[in-house]
Amino acid sequence: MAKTIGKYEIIRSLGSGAMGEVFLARQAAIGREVAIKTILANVAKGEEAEGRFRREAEAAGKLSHPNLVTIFDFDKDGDTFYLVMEFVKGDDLDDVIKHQALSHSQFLEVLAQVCDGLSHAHRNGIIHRDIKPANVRVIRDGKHLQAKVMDFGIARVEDSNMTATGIVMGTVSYMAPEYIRSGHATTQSDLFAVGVMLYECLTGRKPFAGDNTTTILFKIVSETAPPIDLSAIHGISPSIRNVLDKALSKEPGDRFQTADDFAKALRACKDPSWTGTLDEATAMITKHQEALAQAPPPPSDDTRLVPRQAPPTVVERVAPAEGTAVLAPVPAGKGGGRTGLFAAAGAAALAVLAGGGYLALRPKAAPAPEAPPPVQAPPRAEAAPPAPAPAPQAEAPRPVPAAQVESRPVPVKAEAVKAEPPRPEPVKPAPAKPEPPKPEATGAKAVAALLNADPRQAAAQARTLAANEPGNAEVQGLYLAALYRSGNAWDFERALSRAAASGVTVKKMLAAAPAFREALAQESRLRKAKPPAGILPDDVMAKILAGL
Ligand SMILES: Nc1ncnc2c1ncn2[C@@H]1O[C@H](COP(=O)(O)OP(=O)(O)OP(=O)(O)O)[C@@H](O)[C@H]1O
Repeated sequence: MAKTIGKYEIIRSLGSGAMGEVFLARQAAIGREVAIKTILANVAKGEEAEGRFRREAEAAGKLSHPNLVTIFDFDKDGDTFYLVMEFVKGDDLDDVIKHQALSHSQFLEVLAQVCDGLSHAHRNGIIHRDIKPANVRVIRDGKHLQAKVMDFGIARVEDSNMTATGIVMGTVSYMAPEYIRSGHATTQSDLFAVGVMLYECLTGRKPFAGDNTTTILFKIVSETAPPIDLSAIHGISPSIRNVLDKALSKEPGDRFQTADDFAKALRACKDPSWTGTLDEATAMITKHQEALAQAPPPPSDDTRLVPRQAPPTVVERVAPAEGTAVLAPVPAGKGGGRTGLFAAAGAAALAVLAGGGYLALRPKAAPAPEAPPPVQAPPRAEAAPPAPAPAPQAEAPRPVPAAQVESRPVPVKAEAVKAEPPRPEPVKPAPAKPEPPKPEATGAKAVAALLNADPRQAAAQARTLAANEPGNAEVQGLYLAALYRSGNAWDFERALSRAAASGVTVKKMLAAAPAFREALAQESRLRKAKPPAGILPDDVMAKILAGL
Protein backbone atom coordinates (compact mmCIF):
# COMPACT_ATOMS: atom_id res chain seq x y z
CA MET A 1 0.00 0.00 0.00
CA ALA A 2 1.37 3.45 -0.89
CA LYS A 3 2.24 5.47 2.20
CA THR A 4 0.81 8.65 0.84
CA ILE A 5 -1.77 9.71 -1.62
CA GLY A 6 -1.40 13.29 -2.70
CA LYS A 7 -0.57 15.31 0.39
CA TYR A 8 -2.24 12.80 2.69
CA GLU A 9 -0.48 10.14 4.78
CA ILE A 10 -2.33 6.85 4.73
CA ILE A 11 -2.89 5.40 8.20
CA ARG A 12 -4.95 2.28 7.45
CA SER A 13 -7.67 0.86 5.26
CA LEU A 14 -11.24 1.38 6.47
CA GLY A 15 -12.77 -1.01 3.98
CA SER A 16 -13.71 -1.24 0.37
CA GLY A 17 -16.84 -1.09 -1.72
CA ALA A 18 -17.93 -1.11 -5.33
CA MET A 19 -16.16 2.12 -6.24
CA GLY A 20 -12.82 1.49 -4.59
CA GLU A 21 -11.07 1.45 -1.23
CA VAL A 22 -11.48 3.83 1.68
CA PHE A 23 -8.51 4.81 3.86
CA LEU A 24 -8.06 6.64 7.09
CA ALA A 25 -5.40 9.27 6.37
CA ARG A 26 -3.83 12.33 7.90
CA GLN A 27 -3.53 15.75 6.39
CA ALA A 28 -0.15 16.50 7.91
CA ALA A 29 -0.21 20.27 7.37
CA ILE A 30 -3.12 20.77 9.72
CA GLY A 31 -2.99 17.46 11.64
CA ARG A 32 -6.48 16.53 10.56
CA GLU A 33 -7.66 12.96 10.12
CA VAL A 34 -9.61 12.39 6.94
CA ALA A 35 -11.17 9.50 5.06
CA ILE A 36 -9.95 9.05 1.50
CA LYS A 37 -11.91 7.11 -1.04
CA THR A 38 -9.92 5.94 -4.02
CA ILE A 39 -11.77 5.19 -7.19
CA LEU A 40 -11.02 1.94 -8.98
CA ALA A 41 -9.22 2.45 -12.27
CA ASN A 42 -11.83 0.45 -14.23
CA VAL A 43 -14.64 2.58 -12.75
CA ALA A 44 -12.81 5.78 -13.61
CA LYS A 45 -11.92 4.66 -17.13
CA GLY A 46 -13.38 6.47 -20.07
CA GLU A 47 -12.98 9.80 -21.76
CA GLU A 48 -15.33 11.78 -19.59
CA ALA A 49 -14.60 10.05 -16.32
CA GLU A 50 -12.36 12.70 -14.85
CA GLY A 51 -14.71 15.56 -15.63
CA ARG A 52 -17.65 13.57 -14.38
CA PHE A 53 -16.08 12.66 -11.05
CA ARG A 54 -14.85 16.22 -10.58
CA ARG A 55 -18.29 17.65 -11.20
CA GLU A 56 -19.86 15.16 -8.82
CA ALA A 57 -17.32 15.91 -6.13
CA GLU A 58 -17.83 19.61 -6.71
CA ALA A 59 -21.59 19.25 -6.38
CA ALA A 60 -21.35 17.10 -3.25
CA GLY A 61 -18.63 19.42 -1.91
CA LYS A 62 -21.07 22.32 -1.88
CA LEU A 63 -23.27 20.50 0.59
CA SER A 64 -22.76 21.38 4.21
CA HIS A 65 -25.01 19.76 6.76
CA PRO A 66 -24.49 17.99 10.09
CA ASN A 67 -26.12 14.85 8.72
CA LEU A 68 -24.04 14.65 5.56
CA VAL A 69 -20.39 13.68 5.41
CA THR A 70 -18.40 16.74 4.39
CA ILE A 71 -16.35 16.50 1.21
CA PHE A 72 -13.02 18.32 1.45
CA ASP A 73 -11.23 17.63 -1.78
CA PHE A 74 -11.05 15.66 -5.00
CA ASP A 75 -7.82 15.00 -6.83
CA LYS A 76 -5.75 12.58 -8.84
CA ASP A 77 -2.52 10.88 -7.83
CA GLY A 78 -0.93 9.21 -10.83
CA ASP A 79 -3.84 7.26 -12.33
CA THR A 80 -5.85 7.17 -9.13
CA PHE A 81 -8.72 9.52 -8.49
CA TYR A 82 -9.48 10.10 -4.84
CA LEU A 83 -12.05 11.88 -2.77
CA VAL A 84 -11.10 13.38 0.57
CA MET A 85 -13.81 13.61 3.17
CA GLU A 86 -14.53 14.01 6.83
CA PHE A 87 -13.56 10.91 8.82
CA VAL A 88 -16.64 9.80 10.71
CA LYS A 89 -16.21 7.69 13.81
CA GLY A 90 -19.06 5.41 14.81
CA ASP A 91 -20.69 2.42 13.18
CA ASP A 92 -22.32 1.71 9.86
CA LEU A 93 -26.09 1.51 10.25
CA ASP A 94 -26.12 -2.01 8.79
CA ASP A 95 -24.07 -3.21 11.77
CA VAL A 96 -26.35 -1.34 14.15
CA ILE A 97 -29.38 -3.03 12.55
CA LYS A 98 -27.72 -6.44 12.59
CA HIS A 99 -27.18 -6.19 16.33
CA GLN A 100 -30.43 -4.29 16.95
CA ALA A 101 -28.27 -2.00 19.01
CA LEU A 102 -30.78 0.86 19.20
CA SER A 103 -34.34 1.09 20.45
CA HIS A 104 -37.06 1.53 17.86
CA SER A 105 -37.41 5.15 18.88
CA GLN A 106 -33.67 5.72 18.38
CA PHE A 107 -33.84 4.09 14.97
CA LEU A 108 -36.59 6.55 14.04
CA GLU A 109 -34.37 9.43 15.13
CA VAL A 110 -31.48 8.10 13.03
CA LEU A 111 -33.71 7.86 9.97
CA ALA A 112 -35.21 11.28 10.62
CA GLN A 113 -31.66 12.67 10.61
CA VAL A 114 -30.97 10.83 7.36
CA CYS A 115 -34.03 12.64 5.97
CA ASP A 116 -32.70 15.94 7.32
CA GLY A 117 -29.47 15.38 5.43
CA LEU A 118 -31.29 14.30 2.28
CA SER A 119 -33.56 17.29 2.49
CA HIS A 120 -30.51 19.54 2.32
CA ALA A 121 -29.06 17.56 -0.60
CA HIS A 122 -32.37 17.52 -2.47
CA ARG A 123 -32.85 21.25 -2.02
CA ASN A 124 -29.47 21.64 -3.65
CA GLY A 125 -30.41 19.48 -6.59
CA ILE A 126 -28.47 16.39 -5.51
CA ILE A 127 -30.00 12.94 -5.42
CA HIS A 128 -28.00 10.34 -3.54
CA ARG A 129 -29.19 7.23 -5.47
CA ASP A 130 -27.53 4.72 -3.18
CA ILE A 131 -29.14 5.22 0.19
CA LYS A 132 -28.65 2.08 2.25
CA PRO A 133 -27.59 1.26 5.81
CA ALA A 134 -23.96 0.77 4.75
CA ASN A 135 -23.95 4.41 3.64
CA VAL A 136 -25.22 5.78 6.93
CA ARG A 137 -22.84 6.14 9.82
CA VAL A 138 -24.24 6.34 13.35
CA ILE A 139 -22.28 8.15 16.03
CA ARG A 140 -23.30 7.38 19.59
CA ASP A 141 -21.80 9.66 22.16
CA GLY A 142 -23.48 9.03 25.48
CA LYS A 143 -27.07 10.03 24.95
CA HIS A 144 -26.25 11.97 21.82
CA LEU A 145 -27.09 10.25 18.56
CA GLN A 146 -25.99 11.51 15.18
CA ALA A 147 -26.45 10.05 11.74
CA LYS A 148 -24.35 10.98 8.73
CA VAL A 149 -25.12 10.04 5.18
CA MET A 150 -21.99 9.01 3.35
CA ASP A 151 -20.98 8.12 -0.11
CA PHE A 152 -22.33 10.48 -2.65
CA GLY A 153 -20.03 8.46 -4.90
CA ILE A 154 -22.73 7.71 -7.43
CA ALA A 155 -24.81 10.75 -6.60
CA ARG A 156 -25.69 12.79 -9.62
CA VAL A 157 -26.66 16.32 -10.18
CA GLU A 158 -30.34 16.36 -11.08
CA ASP A 159 -30.99 16.46 -14.80
CA SER A 160 -27.41 15.57 -15.59
CA ASN A 161 -26.54 13.03 -18.21
CA MET A 162 -23.36 12.07 -16.52
CA THR A 163 -23.85 8.32 -16.39
CA ALA A 164 -23.18 8.03 -20.08
CA THR A 165 -20.13 5.86 -19.45
CA GLY A 166 -22.59 3.02 -19.32
CA ILE A 167 -22.22 1.82 -15.76
CA VAL A 168 -25.08 2.08 -13.37
CA MET A 169 -24.63 1.01 -9.83
CA GLY A 170 -26.79 0.66 -6.84
CA THR A 171 -27.65 -1.90 -4.23
CA VAL A 172 -30.74 -3.64 -5.41
CA SER A 173 -32.60 -4.07 -2.13
CA TYR A 174 -32.98 -0.30 -1.75
CA MET A 175 -33.76 0.58 -5.36
CA ALA A 176 -37.14 2.19 -5.92
CA PRO A 177 -39.51 0.54 -8.42
CA GLU A 178 -39.31 3.44 -10.86
CA TYR A 179 -35.52 3.43 -10.70
CA ILE A 180 -35.51 -0.25 -11.59
CA ARG A 181 -38.03 0.24 -14.38
CA SER A 182 -36.79 3.38 -16.03
CA GLY A 183 -33.44 4.27 -14.59
CA HIS A 184 -34.81 7.65 -13.66
CA ALA A 185 -34.12 8.25 -10.00
CA THR A 186 -35.67 11.21 -8.28
CA THR A 187 -35.69 12.54 -4.75
CA GLN A 188 -38.60 10.11 -4.26
CA SER A 189 -36.31 7.19 -4.99
CA ASP A 190 -34.02 8.26 -2.14
CA LEU A 191 -37.05 8.41 0.14
CA PHE A 192 -38.16 4.93 -0.93
CA ALA A 193 -34.73 3.69 0.17
CA VAL A 194 -35.25 5.33 3.56
CA GLY A 195 -38.57 3.44 3.72
CA VAL A 196 -36.72 0.18 3.09
CA MET A 197 -34.29 1.06 5.88
CA LEU A 198 -37.21 1.88 8.17
CA TYR A 199 -38.68 -1.56 7.59
CA GLU A 200 -35.30 -3.10 8.29
CA CYS A 201 -34.77 -1.09 11.47
CA LEU A 202 -38.18 -2.12 12.79
CA THR A 203 -38.06 -5.79 11.91
CA GLY A 204 -34.42 -6.69 11.33
CA ARG A 205 -35.49 -7.97 7.89
CA LYS A 206 -35.56 -6.51 4.43
CA PRO A 207 -39.04 -5.87 3.06
CA PHE A 208 -38.21 -7.32 -0.33
CA ALA A 209 -36.08 -10.30 0.46
CA GLY A 210 -34.79 -13.02 -1.75
CA ASP A 211 -31.75 -15.12 -2.23
CA ASN A 212 -30.99 -13.67 -5.62
CA THR A 213 -31.11 -10.32 -7.34
CA THR A 214 -33.84 -11.38 -9.72
CA THR A 215 -36.26 -12.21 -6.94
CA ILE A 216 -35.53 -8.98 -5.10
CA LEU A 217 -36.00 -6.80 -8.18
CA PHE A 218 -39.22 -8.58 -9.02
CA LYS A 219 -40.58 -8.14 -5.52
CA ILE A 220 -39.72 -4.46 -5.38
CA VAL A 221 -41.49 -3.80 -8.65
CA SER A 222 -44.54 -5.96 -8.13
CA GLU A 223 -45.12 -7.03 -4.53
CA THR A 224 -46.22 -5.31 -1.38
CA ALA A 225 -43.91 -5.73 1.60
CA PRO A 226 -45.16 -8.22 4.19
CA PRO A 227 -47.03 -6.23 6.85
CA ILE A 228 -45.04 -5.50 9.97
CA ASP A 229 -46.14 -7.07 13.23
CA LEU A 230 -47.06 -4.16 15.48
CA SER A 231 -47.10 -6.36 18.57
CA ALA A 232 -43.35 -6.82 18.16
CA ILE A 233 -42.69 -3.11 17.95
CA HIS A 234 -42.37 -1.19 21.17
CA GLY A 235 -42.12 2.34 22.43
CA ILE A 236 -43.29 4.08 19.26
CA SER A 237 -46.61 5.01 17.74
CA PRO A 238 -48.57 2.32 15.89
CA SER A 239 -49.04 4.97 13.22
CA ILE A 240 -45.60 3.87 12.05
CA ARG A 241 -47.41 1.34 9.90
CA ASN A 242 -49.07 4.13 7.93
CA VAL A 243 -45.76 5.92 7.64
CA LEU A 244 -44.13 2.77 6.34
CA ASP A 245 -46.92 2.05 3.86
CA LYS A 246 -46.61 5.52 2.46
CA ALA A 247 -42.83 5.38 2.26
CA LEU A 248 -42.89 2.07 0.39
CA SER A 249 -45.60 3.04 -2.08
CA LYS A 250 -44.82 1.79 -5.55
CA GLU A 251 -45.82 5.11 -7.08
CA PRO A 252 -43.42 7.97 -6.29
CA GLY A 253 -46.37 10.37 -6.14
CA ASP A 254 -47.88 8.38 -3.28
CA ARG A 255 -44.80 8.64 -1.08
CA PHE A 256 -43.78 11.46 1.23
CA GLN A 257 -43.25 14.32 -1.13
CA THR A 258 -40.29 15.77 0.71
CA ALA A 259 -37.63 14.45 3.02
CA ASP A 260 -38.81 17.04 5.55
CA ASP A 261 -42.31 15.54 5.58
CA PHE A 262 -40.86 12.09 6.09
CA ALA A 263 -38.62 13.32 8.93
CA LYS A 264 -41.61 14.96 10.60
CA ALA A 265 -43.66 11.77 10.47
CA LEU A 266 -40.76 9.71 11.83
CA ARG A 267 -40.21 12.08 14.74
CA ALA A 268 -43.91 12.19 15.51
CA CYS A 269 -43.93 8.39 15.69
CA LYS A 270 -41.29 8.48 18.42
CA ASP A 271 -44.13 9.36 20.75
CA PRO A 272 -46.01 6.10 21.43
CA SER A 273 -49.22 8.01 22.04
CA TRP A 274 -49.02 10.01 18.84
CA THR A 275 -51.77 9.39 16.42
CA GLY A 276 -51.15 12.37 14.17
CA THR A 277 -54.47 13.79 13.14
CA LEU A 278 -56.11 10.63 14.42
CA ASP A 279 -57.59 12.32 17.49
CA GLU A 280 -59.01 15.03 15.35
CA ALA A 281 -60.15 12.49 12.80
CA THR A 282 -61.83 10.33 15.40
CA ALA A 283 -63.56 13.29 17.02
CA MET A 284 -64.87 14.60 13.75
CA ILE A 285 -65.94 11.24 12.54
CA THR A 286 -67.78 10.70 15.80
CA LYS A 287 -69.78 13.81 14.98
CA HIS A 288 -70.96 11.99 11.93
CA GLN A 289 -71.69 8.77 13.72
CA GLU A 290 -75.36 9.51 13.48
CA ALA A 291 -75.17 9.68 9.73
CA LEU A 292 -72.97 6.63 9.65
CA ALA A 293 -75.28 4.76 12.02
CA GLN A 294 -78.07 5.16 9.51
CA ALA A 295 -76.08 3.01 7.18
CA PRO A 296 -77.19 -0.59 6.96
CA PRO A 297 -75.37 -2.78 9.50
CA PRO A 298 -72.02 -3.94 8.27
CA PRO A 299 -71.90 -7.41 6.81
CA SER A 300 -70.85 -10.15 9.18
CA ASP A 301 -67.27 -10.13 7.97
CA ASP A 302 -66.96 -6.38 8.17
CA THR A 303 -63.88 -6.51 10.36
CA ARG A 304 -62.09 -8.82 8.01
CA LEU A 305 -59.64 -6.81 5.99
CA VAL A 306 -57.99 -8.45 3.08
CA PRO A 307 -54.22 -8.64 3.53
CA ARG A 308 -52.49 -5.67 2.04
CA GLN A 309 -49.62 -7.71 0.74
CA ALA A 310 -49.80 -8.95 -2.79
CA PRO A 311 -50.05 -12.68 -3.12
CA PRO A 312 -46.74 -14.48 -3.28
CA THR A 313 -45.40 -14.49 -6.77
CA VAL A 314 -43.42 -17.02 -8.61
CA VAL A 315 -39.99 -16.01 -9.77
CA GLU A 316 -37.50 -18.04 -11.59
CA ARG A 317 -34.13 -18.24 -9.90
CA VAL A 318 -31.37 -17.23 -12.23
CA ALA A 319 -28.95 -14.82 -10.67
CA PRO A 320 -26.57 -15.48 -7.79
CA ALA A 321 -26.98 -13.89 -4.38
CA GLU A 322 -27.63 -10.21 -4.09
CA GLY A 323 -24.79 -7.82 -4.55
CA THR A 324 -24.17 -4.44 -6.00
CA ALA A 325 -25.62 -4.61 -9.45
CA VAL A 326 -23.64 -3.23 -12.30
CA LEU A 327 -25.80 -3.17 -15.34
CA ALA A 328 -23.84 -3.91 -18.44
CA PRO A 329 -22.55 -0.92 -20.35
CA VAL A 330 -24.32 0.10 -23.51
CA PRO A 331 -22.01 1.25 -26.26
CA ALA A 332 -21.96 5.03 -26.58
CA GLY A 333 -24.53 6.30 -29.02
CA LYS A 334 -26.81 3.32 -28.65
CA GLY A 335 -28.29 4.10 -25.29
CA GLY A 336 -29.51 7.58 -26.11
CA GLY A 337 -28.00 9.10 -22.95
CA ARG A 338 -28.60 8.23 -19.38
CA THR A 339 -32.26 7.44 -19.49
CA GLY A 340 -31.95 5.38 -22.62
CA LEU A 341 -29.07 3.54 -21.11
CA PHE A 342 -30.87 2.68 -17.98
CA ALA A 343 -34.08 1.95 -19.76
CA ALA A 344 -32.15 -0.61 -21.75
CA ALA A 345 -30.55 -1.91 -18.62
CA GLY A 346 -33.90 -1.88 -16.83
CA ALA A 347 -35.42 -3.86 -19.64
CA ALA A 348 -32.52 -6.21 -19.34
CA ALA A 349 -33.19 -6.56 -15.64
CA LEU A 350 -36.79 -7.36 -16.39
CA ALA A 351 -35.63 -9.80 -19.00
CA VAL A 352 -33.67 -11.48 -16.27
CA LEU A 353 -36.79 -11.54 -14.16
CA ALA A 354 -38.40 -13.35 -16.98
CA GLY A 355 -35.56 -15.80 -17.26
CA GLY A 356 -33.34 -13.99 -19.74
CA GLY A 357 -30.06 -13.68 -17.88
CA TYR A 358 -28.61 -10.31 -18.92
CA LEU A 359 -27.92 -8.70 -15.59
CA ALA A 360 -24.31 -9.03 -14.59
CA LEU A 361 -23.48 -9.03 -10.94
CA ARG A 362 -20.35 -7.48 -9.69
CA PRO A 363 -19.41 -8.86 -6.29
CA LYS A 364 -18.31 -6.40 -3.66
CA ALA A 365 -14.62 -6.26 -2.93
CA ALA A 366 -15.10 -8.66 -0.05
CA PRO A 367 -15.04 -12.13 -1.62
CA ALA A 368 -18.02 -13.59 0.22
CA PRO A 369 -21.44 -12.78 -1.28
CA GLU A 370 -23.85 -10.88 0.89
CA ALA A 371 -25.61 -13.28 3.21
CA PRO A 372 -29.33 -13.71 2.66
CA PRO A 373 -31.41 -11.74 5.12
CA PRO A 374 -32.31 -13.55 8.32
CA VAL A 375 -35.75 -15.08 8.30
CA GLN A 376 -36.39 -14.10 11.88
CA ALA A 377 -35.86 -10.77 13.54
CA PRO A 378 -32.80 -10.82 15.75
CA PRO A 379 -33.58 -11.28 19.43
CA ARG A 380 -34.56 -8.09 21.19
CA ALA A 381 -35.06 -7.36 24.83
CA GLU A 382 -38.79 -7.32 24.14
CA ALA A 383 -38.57 -10.85 22.74
CA ALA A 384 -40.31 -10.17 19.50
CA PRO A 385 -42.16 -13.14 18.08
CA PRO A 386 -40.70 -14.67 14.96
CA ALA A 387 -41.24 -12.66 11.84
CA PRO A 388 -43.58 -14.02 9.24
CA ALA A 389 -41.78 -16.47 7.05
CA PRO A 390 -41.09 -15.32 3.51
CA ALA A 391 -43.72 -16.13 0.97
CA PRO A 392 -43.29 -19.66 -0.26
CA GLN A 393 -41.96 -19.96 -3.75
CA ALA A 394 -43.79 -22.08 -6.18
CA GLU A 395 -42.58 -23.62 -9.36
CA ALA A 396 -41.12 -21.20 -11.86
CA PRO A 397 -43.31 -19.81 -14.59
CA ARG A 398 -42.32 -20.18 -18.17
CA PRO A 399 -40.06 -17.29 -19.22
CA VAL A 400 -41.87 -14.49 -20.98
CA PRO A 401 -40.45 -11.62 -23.01
CA ALA A 402 -39.44 -8.62 -20.92
CA ALA A 403 -42.13 -6.41 -22.37
CA GLN A 404 -44.80 -8.68 -20.97
CA VAL A 405 -43.44 -8.91 -17.48
CA GLU A 406 -45.11 -5.89 -15.99
CA SER A 407 -48.54 -6.48 -17.36
CA ARG A 408 -48.96 -10.21 -17.22
CA PRO A 409 -51.05 -11.53 -14.35
CA VAL A 410 -48.88 -12.76 -11.53
CA PRO A 411 -49.20 -16.49 -11.04
CA VAL A 412 -50.68 -17.17 -7.63
CA LYS A 413 -50.86 -20.22 -5.49
CA ALA A 414 -54.15 -19.74 -3.74
CA GLU A 415 -53.16 -21.67 -0.64
CA ALA A 416 -50.04 -19.57 -0.25
CA VAL A 417 -51.86 -16.28 0.40
CA LYS A 418 -51.11 -15.24 3.93
CA ALA A 419 -53.37 -13.33 6.28
CA GLU A 420 -52.40 -9.98 7.74
CA PRO A 421 -51.32 -10.05 11.40
CA PRO A 422 -54.25 -9.78 13.79
CA ARG A 423 -55.97 -6.43 14.05
CA PRO A 424 -57.17 -5.17 17.42
CA GLU A 425 -60.76 -5.90 16.53
CA PRO A 426 -61.89 -9.50 16.63
CA VAL A 427 -61.52 -11.19 13.31
CA LYS A 428 -64.56 -13.21 12.45
CA PRO A 429 -64.24 -16.15 10.17
CA ALA A 430 -64.89 -15.31 6.58
CA PRO A 431 -68.25 -16.52 5.41
CA ALA A 432 -68.42 -18.95 2.59
CA LYS A 433 -67.77 -17.12 -0.65
CA PRO A 434 -70.98 -16.30 -2.43
CA GLU A 435 -71.12 -17.28 -6.04
CA PRO A 436 -69.34 -14.50 -7.94
CA PRO A 437 -71.59 -12.69 -10.36
CA LYS A 438 -71.40 -13.56 -14.00
CA PRO A 439 -68.55 -11.82 -15.82
CA GLU A 440 -70.87 -9.66 -17.87
CA ALA A 441 -72.49 -8.22 -14.71
CA THR A 442 -70.20 -5.25 -14.30
CA GLY A 443 -72.57 -2.57 -13.05
CA ALA A 444 -72.51 -1.01 -9.60
CA LYS A 445 -74.75 -3.75 -8.23
CA ALA A 446 -72.39 -6.49 -9.37
CA VAL A 447 -69.46 -4.67 -7.81
CA ALA A 448 -71.37 -4.24 -4.54
CA ALA A 449 -72.15 -7.96 -4.54
CA LEU A 450 -68.47 -8.77 -5.00
CA LEU A 451 -67.28 -6.49 -2.22
CA ASN A 452 -67.28 -9.08 0.55
CA ALA A 453 -66.30 -12.07 -1.49
CA ASP A 454 -63.46 -10.59 -3.46
CA PRO A 455 -62.67 -6.93 -2.74
CA ARG A 456 -59.71 -6.90 -5.11
CA GLN A 457 -61.85 -8.08 -7.98
CA ALA A 458 -64.53 -5.59 -6.94
CA ALA A 459 -61.95 -2.82 -6.99
CA ALA A 460 -60.77 -3.87 -10.44
CA GLN A 461 -64.32 -3.75 -11.79
CA ALA A 462 -65.20 -0.55 -9.95
CA ARG A 463 -62.11 1.11 -11.37
CA THR A 464 -63.53 0.81 -14.88
CA LEU A 465 -66.91 2.10 -13.75
CA ALA A 466 -65.28 5.01 -11.93
CA ALA A 467 -63.23 5.91 -14.99
CA ASN A 468 -66.37 5.87 -17.16
CA GLU A 469 -68.49 7.84 -14.72
CA PRO A 470 -66.22 10.27 -12.93
CA GLY A 471 -69.13 12.40 -11.76
CA ASN A 472 -71.18 9.53 -10.33
CA ALA A 473 -70.95 9.68 -6.53
CA GLU A 474 -72.34 6.18 -6.04
CA VAL A 475 -69.76 4.64 -8.35
CA GLN A 476 -66.88 6.68 -6.96
CA GLY A 477 -67.91 5.80 -3.40
CA LEU A 478 -68.16 2.15 -4.33
CA TYR A 479 -64.73 2.20 -5.89
CA LEU A 480 -63.28 3.79 -2.76
CA ALA A 481 -65.04 1.20 -0.60
CA ALA A 482 -63.59 -1.62 -2.66
CA LEU A 483 -60.12 -0.12 -2.41
CA TYR A 484 -60.56 0.26 1.33
CA ARG A 485 -61.68 -3.31 1.76
CA SER A 486 -58.71 -4.44 -0.33
CA GLY A 487 -56.46 -2.60 2.10
CA ASN A 488 -55.19 -0.51 -0.80
CA ALA A 489 -54.61 2.79 0.97
CA TRP A 490 -52.46 4.38 -1.71
CA ASP A 491 -54.92 3.86 -4.58
CA PHE A 492 -57.65 4.99 -2.19
CA GLU A 493 -55.90 8.32 -1.79
CA ARG A 494 -55.50 8.79 -5.53
CA ALA A 495 -59.08 7.81 -6.24
CA LEU A 496 -60.26 10.24 -3.59
CA SER A 497 -58.35 13.07 -5.26
CA ARG A 498 -59.69 12.12 -8.69
CA ALA A 499 -63.26 12.04 -7.36
CA ALA A 500 -62.78 15.47 -5.79
CA ALA A 501 -61.40 16.79 -9.07
CA SER A 502 -64.61 15.61 -10.76
CA GLY A 503 -66.74 17.42 -8.21
CA VAL A 504 -67.65 14.31 -6.22
CA THR A 505 -67.30 15.30 -2.58
CA VAL A 506 -67.02 13.01 0.42
CA LYS A 507 -70.47 14.22 1.48
CA LYS A 508 -71.98 13.19 -1.84
CA MET A 509 -70.39 9.77 -1.64
CA LEU A 510 -71.56 9.28 1.94
CA ALA A 511 -75.08 10.01 0.78
CA ALA A 512 -74.96 7.90 -2.39
CA ALA A 513 -72.81 4.89 -1.52
CA PRO A 514 -73.65 2.80 1.55
CA ALA A 515 -70.46 0.80 1.06
CA PHE A 516 -68.44 4.00 1.38
CA ARG A 517 -70.25 4.83 4.64
CA GLU A 518 -69.46 1.36 5.91
CA ALA A 519 -65.81 1.75 4.99
CA LEU A 520 -65.54 5.02 6.89
CA ALA A 521 -67.39 3.54 9.85
CA GLN A 522 -64.95 0.66 9.83
CA GLU A 523 -61.98 3.03 9.69
CA SER A 524 -63.45 5.01 12.55
CA ARG A 525 -63.79 1.86 14.68
CA LEU A 526 -60.25 0.77 13.90
CA ARG A 527 -58.90 4.18 14.80
CA LYS A 528 -60.72 4.16 18.12
CA ALA A 529 -59.36 0.73 18.98
CA LYS A 530 -56.50 0.44 21.43
CA PRO A 531 -53.98 0.66 19.94
CA PRO A 532 -55.46 2.54 17.01
CA ALA A 533 -55.11 0.62 13.79
CA GLY A 534 -56.77 2.45 10.93
CA ILE A 535 -55.55 1.55 7.52
CA LEU A 536 -55.76 4.99 5.95
CA PRO A 537 -52.81 7.35 6.36
CA ASP A 538 -53.55 10.42 8.43
CA ASP A 539 -53.27 12.86 5.58
CA VAL A 540 -55.89 10.89 3.65
CA MET A 541 -58.13 10.96 6.70
CA ALA A 542 -57.57 14.69 6.90
CA LYS A 543 -58.69 15.03 3.26
CA ILE A 544 -61.85 13.06 4.04
CA LEU A 545 -62.58 15.24 7.01
CA ALA A 546 -62.01 18.35 4.99
CA GLY A 547 -64.69 17.11 2.61
CA LEU A 548 -67.32 16.55 5.32
N1 LIG B 1 -16.06 9.22 5.69
C1 LIG B 1 -15.90 8.03 6.25
N2 LIG B 1 -15.55 7.93 7.55
C2 LIG B 1 -15.39 6.72 8.13
N3 LIG B 1 -15.55 5.54 7.49
C3 LIG B 1 -15.90 5.58 6.20
C4 LIG B 1 -16.10 6.80 5.51
N4 LIG B 1 -16.44 6.53 4.23
C5 LIG B 1 -16.46 5.19 4.12
N5 LIG B 1 -16.13 4.62 5.30
C6 LIG B 1 -16.09 3.18 5.57
O1 LIG B 1 -15.30 2.54 4.60
C7 LIG B 1 -15.88 1.29 4.26
C8 LIG B 1 -16.00 1.19 2.74
O2 LIG B 1 -16.88 2.20 2.30
P1 LIG B 1 -17.47 2.25 0.84
O3 LIG B 1 -18.36 3.43 0.75
O4 LIG B 1 -16.40 2.13 -0.16
O5 LIG B 1 -18.24 0.89 0.78
P2 LIG B 1 -19.74 0.50 0.94
O6 LIG B 1 -20.60 1.70 1.15
O7 LIG B 1 -19.81 -0.57 1.96
O8 LIG B 1 -20.04 -0.16 -0.45
P3 LIG B 1 -20.46 0.47 -1.85
O9 LIG B 1 -19.32 1.28 -2.39
O10 LIG B 1 -20.72 -0.74 -2.62
O11 LIG B 1 -21.66 1.32 -1.62
C9 LIG B 1 -17.21 1.19 4.96
O12 LIG B 1 -17.11 0.36 6.10
C10 LIG B 1 -17.47 2.60 5.43
O13 LIG B 1 -18.14 2.65 6.66
